Amino acid sequence: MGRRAKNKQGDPAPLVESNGIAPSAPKKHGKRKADTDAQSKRPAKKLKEAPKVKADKRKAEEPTSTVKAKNAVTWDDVQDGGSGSEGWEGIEDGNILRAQAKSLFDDSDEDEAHGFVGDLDEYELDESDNFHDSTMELDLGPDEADEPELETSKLRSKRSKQAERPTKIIPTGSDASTNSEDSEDDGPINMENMEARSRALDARAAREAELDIEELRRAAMEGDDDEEFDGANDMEEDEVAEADGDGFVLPTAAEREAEKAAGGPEVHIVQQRMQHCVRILGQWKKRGAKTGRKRSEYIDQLVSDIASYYGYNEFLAEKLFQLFSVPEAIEFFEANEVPRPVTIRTNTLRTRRRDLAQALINRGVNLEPIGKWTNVGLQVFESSVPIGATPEYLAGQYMLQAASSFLPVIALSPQPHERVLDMASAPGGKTTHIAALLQNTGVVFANDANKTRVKSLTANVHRLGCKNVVVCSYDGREFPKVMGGFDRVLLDAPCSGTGVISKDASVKVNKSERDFSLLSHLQKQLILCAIDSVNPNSKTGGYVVYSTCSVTVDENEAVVDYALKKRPNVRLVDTGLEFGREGFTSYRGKKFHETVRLTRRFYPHVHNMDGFFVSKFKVEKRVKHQKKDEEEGENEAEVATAGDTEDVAFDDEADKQYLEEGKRMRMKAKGFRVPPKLDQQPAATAP
Ligand SMILES: C[S@@+](CC[C@H](N)C(=O)[O-])C[C@H]1O[C@@H](n2cnc3c(N)ncnc32)[C@H](O)[C@@H]1O
Repeated sequence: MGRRAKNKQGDPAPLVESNGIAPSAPKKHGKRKADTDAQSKRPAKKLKEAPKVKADKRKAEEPTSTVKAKNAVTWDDVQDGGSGSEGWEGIEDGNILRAQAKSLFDDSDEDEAHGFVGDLDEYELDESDNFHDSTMELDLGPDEADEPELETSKLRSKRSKQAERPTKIIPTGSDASTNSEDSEDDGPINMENMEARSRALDARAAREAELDIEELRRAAMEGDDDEEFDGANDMEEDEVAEADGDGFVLPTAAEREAEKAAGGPEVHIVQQRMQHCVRILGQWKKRGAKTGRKRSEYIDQLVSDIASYYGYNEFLAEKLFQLFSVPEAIEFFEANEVPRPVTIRTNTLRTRRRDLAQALINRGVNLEPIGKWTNVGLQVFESSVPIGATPEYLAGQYMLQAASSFLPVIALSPQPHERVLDMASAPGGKTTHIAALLQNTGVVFANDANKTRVKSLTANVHRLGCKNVVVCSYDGREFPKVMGGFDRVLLDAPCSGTGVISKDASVKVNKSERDFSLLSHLQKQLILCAIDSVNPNSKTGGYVVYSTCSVTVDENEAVVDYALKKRPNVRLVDTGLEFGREGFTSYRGKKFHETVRLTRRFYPHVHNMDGFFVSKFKVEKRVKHQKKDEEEGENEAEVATAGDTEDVAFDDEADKQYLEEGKRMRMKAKGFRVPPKLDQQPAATAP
């Protein structure tokens, strides 16, 4: 259990009782909150000059009320920014939104957003471990008492901004339209320009946040990381020493082990040490040599402290830490402690977003369109009714779905009358989205290897009125033998779920090196089958979208790069997504094909959505490309390191073990008695 858990508060008071009935009597038709209250509920615009909150910023910023809705507002009001002096009243409960977010997802189809490893291993979640309840937040600044006011604010200016970020899902800088920005100078705020203003502020905040992070990242990568802590740079050395805490001595590896064996230090010590390490690492060029220690020692200590502070196993803490610069890593870990916004997708087979929004507003749901990048998404800020049990939900007018999981379907862009395969589809968030984009024409084969999950897939397909879906349950690796010739294939692959840690904290502790190795292997097998299931002669399509809700390179760029090497007839194309970071083209000594930059990464701390990865391939005829690719293969060999080659080659013996294990699981699912698990044998060597 993480250090943070030691400081946990009690569970937040639920918005609705477990029987689904609201505790107070806010049953009157929906109202938006009065302006003042709305500020605490609506997206918090990032104000750089806003006073920094030292203690639990999240708690301070969270709304403190149950909902009392009075007069109905209309969707037009919402689109105009949802202003008005009437609305929500009577703020009482400090954790309402977080509690609601949890309860909203608990009773519905939210598990579609999770990575799943089902066929590989059975993971156990210890329900008693609640890593979400944390009352302390890492403060990268020094203690106020030790600092002159000016220096304090300078040092703080670069610390984790998660709590200051807009609570809206963030269209990033690249998504921000110049129009909406211009609108800011168009005179006084009124109902007509409110939404544009609001969007412009969000976009600007997002851009600033992204630029900050980019800046830090670049600085760290160039080794010019002293820039990160400009406040500290202005200080004299002895002042820095003072700010760091006189007499701080970095423990040796042996001391660290001894400390762990003794149960670990108190949380405030861990916190101070993290601050110290982050600061020193941020000034390494200037101060590193004077510490008399190696940079790697500071990194080791920081990773170990991150693991204990946020409750990760050290292996995963390190793996995730390596994806970012030091300050950005802290942002990422912080973001995983905060729930993502509750979002729903309008089922356009049953209703229009405007009508759905109006119906839900009338029930007391406070919502808004997610952003310009989707015309079917709604973000729910609060509700007096359980979002997973409204009449509209039961009538299939919407799907409770994480915003990030819209992205692969947008990238897939299925066209009416096409034949589409959703290779790993349960519980059907994306399948039903595809069916809607096909307007119930063509056909979607919704496959999933897990029969239990297929039940919820089938239920969702029925509830949402999808008439063009055929549900099936094969191991994806059996395609295209089972069936091929698809215009488009979506492979939303089983993954480790490192992008959805805020929803499933068990990921923090239940993933080992072996899991990543097994998953990467399975993903590589599945992606080849997905590619081979596409009809390269498709007149309208010929595409594969590969996505995961994980942020690790092994499960993303490495898989995509593997597919490029193994299937010369495919190439990566633009995903068509307006935002998201470029995929890595090199990572820790490995080089990937340069087109891997066309893939897109999404992060909780940057985009305020689950961590996600999306890539899109165009599949062409094999023969046509074989010659060309043989030539290209030689070029690739030039950029590929020895490590690459090692990574992508399958070891037949290892394959045998994975296939046996898959077979064993399938037999078990069919009710046969099966021999003991093969994973009791020595761990498979990485391919
Ligand atoms: C990330 S989830 C899919 C979520 C789904 N696309 C949605 O949007 O609702 C991954 C799915 O892969 C399935 N799966 C695992 N191994 C598989 C395999 N070998 N073949 C097909 N599906 C598999 C799991 O049962 C799980 O439902």
